[in-house]
Amino acid sequence: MNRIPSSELVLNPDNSLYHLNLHPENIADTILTVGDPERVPRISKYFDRIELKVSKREYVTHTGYYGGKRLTVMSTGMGTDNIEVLMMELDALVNVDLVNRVAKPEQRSLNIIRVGTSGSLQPDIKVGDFLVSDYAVGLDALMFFYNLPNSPEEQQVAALLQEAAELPFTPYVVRGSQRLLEQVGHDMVRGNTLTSPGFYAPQGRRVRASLRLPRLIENLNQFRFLGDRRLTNFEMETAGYYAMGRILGHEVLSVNCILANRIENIFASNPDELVEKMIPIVLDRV
Ligand SMILES: O=P(O)(O)O[C@H]1O[C@H](CO)[C@@H](O)[C@H]1O
Ligand SMILES: O=c1cc[nH]c(=O)[nH]1
Repeated sequence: MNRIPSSELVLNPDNSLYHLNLHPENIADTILTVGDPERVPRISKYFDRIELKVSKREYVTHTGYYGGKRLTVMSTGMGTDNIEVLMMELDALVNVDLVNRVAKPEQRSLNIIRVGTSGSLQPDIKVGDFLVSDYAVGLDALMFFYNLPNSPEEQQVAALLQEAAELPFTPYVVRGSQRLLEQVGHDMVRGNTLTSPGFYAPQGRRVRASLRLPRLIENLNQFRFLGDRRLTNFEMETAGYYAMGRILGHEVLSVNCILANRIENIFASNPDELVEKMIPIVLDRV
């Protein structure tokens, strides 16, 4: 079996993973992820017992028990570049023999649920709604570096969207875990999420800099695919999760608390309160 060099999979002097600072025994099979490091204690405060707290850079990890079930909650910071590091290192924790530096013969699959925030692209999806992402569309460049297995439908949607939204690149389209979607999001708004490589121009926001794609929001709002499916919301990580989950063999779902309505030009005045309502709902279902 091929030995993975120490320059490719980097460990700290205590043999923890380079960025996450974690050992294999530190994580549960079900992991809730959040962007904001301050959201980690807002979730783990519901745990009956916390067995581990570790942090490095934007990666803050708490592992503990909720209703008898072992759970990990981790922060990632913003953007799919952070999700690539997270997913590769989580996968290494469960699927690489870190002592002998070889892939384990049996692959383990994690359940990873993003508990995030998002901006709606449709007038009927309101601030305060909870939305689960069925398909995700990546507007970032991460998948130019991996071989993402795509269905013919996903490839077709990517090509149609490139044309309809006048994008100077081909986006990637990838579906999330249907099992987790039913388990966690059965009564939430079912949406299709755009993952942008930024909060401002890549989500059509204009402050001082002029936009290269001034019709972005209008084009995305009107796009229909695979029957009458719509694009519903903007955020900055989901497509990276879904793509890396598919590549590495993990189940991934993105749950979004809607904080903005970009068609009605509204942003929540109480974002923390809205997110707070979503946390126990997700915890009870994972
Ligand atoms: O609230 P989180 O989980 O960070 O998610 C959203 O909020 C951030 C932008 O404000 C981006 O990370 C976006 O994806
Ligand atoms: O509009 C929004 C709100 C939250 N997060 C985003 O990325 N965009």
